[in-house]
Parts: sequence; structure tokens; C-alpha cells
Amino acid sequence: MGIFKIEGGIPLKGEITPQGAKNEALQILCAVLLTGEKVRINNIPDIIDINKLITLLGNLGVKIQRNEPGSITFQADEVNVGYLETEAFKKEGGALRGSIMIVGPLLARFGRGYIPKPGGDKIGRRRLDTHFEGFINLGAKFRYNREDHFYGVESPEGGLTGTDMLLDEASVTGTANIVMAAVLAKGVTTVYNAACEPYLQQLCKMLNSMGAKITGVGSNLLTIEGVESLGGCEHRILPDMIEIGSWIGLAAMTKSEITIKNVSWENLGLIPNTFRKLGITIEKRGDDIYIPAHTNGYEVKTDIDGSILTIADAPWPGFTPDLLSIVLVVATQAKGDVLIHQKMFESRLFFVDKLIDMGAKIMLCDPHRAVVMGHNFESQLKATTMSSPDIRAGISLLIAALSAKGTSTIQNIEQIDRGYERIDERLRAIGAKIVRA
Ligand SMILES: CC(=O)N[C@H]1[C@@H](OP(=O)(O)OP(=O)(O)OC[C@H]2O[C@@H](n3ccc(=O)[nH]c3=O)[C@H](O)[C@@H]2O)O[C@H](CO)[C@@H](O)[C@@H]1O
Ligand SMILES: C=C(OP(=O)(O)O)C(=O)O
Repeated sequence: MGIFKIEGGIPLKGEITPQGAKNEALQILCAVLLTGEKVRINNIPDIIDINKLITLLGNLGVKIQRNEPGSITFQADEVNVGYLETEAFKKEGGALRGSIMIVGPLLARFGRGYIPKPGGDKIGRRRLDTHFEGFINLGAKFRYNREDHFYGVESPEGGLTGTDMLLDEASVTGTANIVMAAVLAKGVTTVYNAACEPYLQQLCKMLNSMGAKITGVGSNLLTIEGVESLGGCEHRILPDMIEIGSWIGLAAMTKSEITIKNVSWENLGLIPNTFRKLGITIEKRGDDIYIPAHTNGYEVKTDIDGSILTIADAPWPGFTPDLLSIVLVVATQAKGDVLIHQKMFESRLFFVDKLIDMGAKIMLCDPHRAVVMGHNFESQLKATTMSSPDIRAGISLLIAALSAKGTSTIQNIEQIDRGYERIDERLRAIGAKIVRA
């Protein structure tokens, strides 16, 4: 397992360009299975999770032609669905969360889709019921083998049939999976309580460019008129909003002047304003974000009635749960107190122990809530050795280490590499002292 050694307490300066979005790329790559024609995807991040999914597609028989860096042309004209029943697939398919989204396209186009319990972050219960209830609503037969946690769906004779459905929760990957199954079903499907984050909108736009008929894109009511088949397309992945939020937090906490390039402002939702509530200055400069050096710190804004600021996650257009760990770490050096409420996942806040070891003032109220009492930089965090439990806790600890005085070590950095491309190299380019060992 790799480690990062970080010498903290040094302000950074310069420009950083966000990578293509991991969570969009996972949806988009699965969608290439829906057609036998060529699909060219641009701005694909070079990160562990995405590379694992590309390998999986290759093992399923999808042709992969690498163009310039970040651009790949896929062609799923000779898919080997039999691979789903191999031991190799049982291992490979469970290695990441995003692989669950191969099931919808395979079911729609080849009549069956199987998946072992998918991996991804161990951040609490991660159910798949929404996905499979959706497929069942479209007429699929479902089976689950409890012994090896293997899920399977098969379409009835004559294929899937569109229907009206109300999802039990606005699951992101669940909505993507159901939409990818419904585009090739007979008749009309409506999906209410659909997730509607920008990455799902991107998926729907891509599918429409392949010939699908989806309306309501961007809302929580999608209407999908099934079509016979889909064709090829070219698609560009948006910048990663979670990476953008990570760089905002990094800039504030290390008192650095940073420009984040080409962020696609219209797709950032509440992210900029949520960081502004912590007192961080965020300037819109064209499509860039400019963050001045917060030499005198940043002060938390209370609510209008003076009550303590609460930052909580919610399905889009609410604030994404993937940035709460970063907000939390940034709050440790703010002037003022913040209640962080992680509503979706029950094991995502436990990493605060490590921040407490570094000298942060945090009270973990229960698995979902933590009160952070900011130091206002009056007491710098102390360098330490820590291990990254999940991707976003990992980047939060990295930000803490870059702000702390002295040399810190972060272990288990594969968790960070899962979602952040060449992070050490890119941080060194703006002056960070970080080495991979
Ligand atoms: C590969 C990928 O795209 N992963 C993202 C995706 O995961 P993923 O699609 O797995 O997450 P889901 O949207 O299914 O839900 C995540 C968790 O939130 C809970 N939940 C969900 C919806 C809801 O309305 N209420 C609710 O409480 C679920 O019970 C579940 O425990 O979306 C999550 C929520 O934005 C993000 O954290 C993940 O980074
Ligand atoms: C939780 C995340 O990823 P995954 O769903 O792939 O585990 C994340 O990106 O923060």
C-alpha cells in the first residue's frame, strides 16, 4: 500500500484544472453497452475506479480504442455476456460501486444482467433495492444468491415493458440504471423521484444523442419512450464537481491563492454558496473560480436568527454528501462553529478521530452529526500519521496535512487514487510538498 509524505503549512499558488467527473464517467462508460456502434467519450479521468471499469468492459468484449489522453472510442458490437457467469467476473465486478450500472444496459440489450455485490466506499449501508425494484417494474425476473451476494435479472420473453414507477429514494446510480434499461423497453416509462444531478442529466443527454427519447431531463420526473435500438455518439464528461469543492477547501485551509479552471459554473449547484457560508471568498471569473489567499482566515456566517450554521447533505439540487467531509475539515480552521449533518451515510464521519488527534475541536454527536468549533488559525493542526478510510475522508486528511505544521504521512492512498488523478503531481505543480512513497 502506498503512502503520501506531506510537509504542511506552506501556502500554495497557481492554477489547477479539474479532471473529468468520476461519477459521471461511471454512468457514461456503462452506457456504451447499449449500442453496437462506436461511442467516443472525451475527458475520461485516469483514476483507479474508471480504469477498473474500462478493464471490465474490455473483458466483456467491448473494443477499446485509445485516442488522445482522456479520449477513448468504445464499440460493444461483440459483447460476451457469458463472461458474467465466470469466477473472474465475480471478483472484478465487485471491485467498485459503479459496475452496478452495467446491469441496466445488459438487461435491456441482451436480456440478462448479473452483478456481485458492488464495492466502493465503506461509508455505511449501500442498498441496491431501488435498482432492482426498477428492473422488476419493467418486467424483469430477479434472483439473489445470499451465499455469494450475487444479483441477477433476466427479461421476460418479448423483452422489457415500460411502466410508471415511483422510486423509493432518489438513488443516483439506481436512476441511471433504470433509465438505461427503460430506453430500450417497449412503450413509455415514467420515473418519478428520479435523481437529477448534473451527471444524470449528462447521461440522459448522451442517450438522447444516441436516439433515445427522454424528456424531463434535470427534473425528478423522467419520461422515457422506448426505442428499438440506439446508435453511436460522441460525449464529453463534465469537470468533477467534487474535485472542484476539494480544491476550494484546500485553498482556504492552506491560505492559498488558487484559480480553478473551467469549472462549468452552471453545474455546481449549491457548492460555491455552501463554502461561502464558511466565510470563504469565491469569485466567478468567466468559467473559472478564483480564490484569494485567506491570509486573515475565514468567518462562519450564522443563520439570520443567529443560530449555529448547519451544513447537511440532500439529494440534488441539495448539497452533495461527497463534499461534507471536506466542509468539515475546512470548518476546523474557520472562525465560528458549524454543525455538520451527514444524513445519507452512517459511517462517513468517523474519520474525525484523526482530525481530533491533530488538534481539531470536533464533537461527534452521533454517527451522522458532528459539531466543529473552528480554531480561526489560532492553533495550527499538528502533523501526524494517518490512514485514509474512504475517498473523501482521504482527501480531507490530505488537506488537513497540507495545512498542518510539520511532516504528515497518509497511508492507504489507493483510496485517494480511486478518485483523484495524479493528485501528488498536480499539487506539486502549485507548490505543495508532497511525495509518494
Ligand atoms: C458511483 C456514484 O455515482 N456514487 C455516488 C452515488 O452513489 P449511489 O448511487 O450508490 O448512492 P444513492 O444515491 O443510491 O444513495 C446513497 C445513500 O443515500 C441514501 N439516500 C439516497 C437518496 C435519498 O433520497 N435519500 C437517502 O437517504 C441511500 O439510502 C444510500 O444509503 O450517489 C451518492 C449520493 O449522492 C454519492 O455519495 C456517491 O458518490
Ligand atoms: C462515495 C463515493 O464513491 P463510490 O460511490 O464510488 O463509492 C464518492 O465518490 O465519494
